[in-house]
Amino acid sequence: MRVNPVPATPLSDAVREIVEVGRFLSVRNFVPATSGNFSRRLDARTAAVTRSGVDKGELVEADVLVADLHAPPPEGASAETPLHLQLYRDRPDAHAVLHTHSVVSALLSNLRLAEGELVLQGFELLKALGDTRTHEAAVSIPIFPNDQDIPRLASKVTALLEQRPELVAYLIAGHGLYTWGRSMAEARRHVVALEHLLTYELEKMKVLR
Ligand SMILES: CSC[C@@H](O)[C@@H](O)C(=O)COP(=O)(O)O
Ligand SMILES: [Zn+2]
Repeated sequence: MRVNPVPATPLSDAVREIVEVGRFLSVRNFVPATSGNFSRRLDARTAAVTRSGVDKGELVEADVLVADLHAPPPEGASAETPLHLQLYRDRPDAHAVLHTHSVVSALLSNLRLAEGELVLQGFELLKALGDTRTHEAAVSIPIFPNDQDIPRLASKVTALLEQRPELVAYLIAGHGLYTWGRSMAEARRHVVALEHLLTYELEKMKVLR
């Protein structure tokens, strides 16, 4: 069987997309302080990833580093680079990965950690996620306990992704959201849609309490 090669993206395009998405997410308060990190696949073996410890709303070209998907992260790259590289290895159709730290993602993931996942259902905005076609779909967002050992967390995520090809995102409790897409535009759409969907869930909890 013929396998389609992964199309290559020039580094300059990846840098522009990463800088732009950083500004977009920062003005919406999704990446406070120096939180969050972003990446863009370049080809089958490499991805561009943000530098660690910088304000993601003020990224410049030098804050984007090139990582080999099968090697240790480059010096200075995001502390969470293993979570990005793992996604590109596990999901050949993932071309962009976005990690955000919004209030609602940190709070709701803490409140619902014991359930291990959030199941989103009944909302029209679900159709902004992946190939979801109806508000009646049940979209699961797994919740992992937070862990400062990022390679250990990455191996837990890999184990789950292997069994759950339909996933488009996961939460880390008290920490934030990871989502990805077949393009930067799709990954960004997922962040925005999920922010609203998580807010609906949090508001529902208040009303039903
Ligand atoms: C500023 S606290 C957030 C960090 O600990 C981390 O979770 C994060 O999202 C950003 O880390 P970074 O190494 O800058 O990519
Ligand atoms: Zn983080």
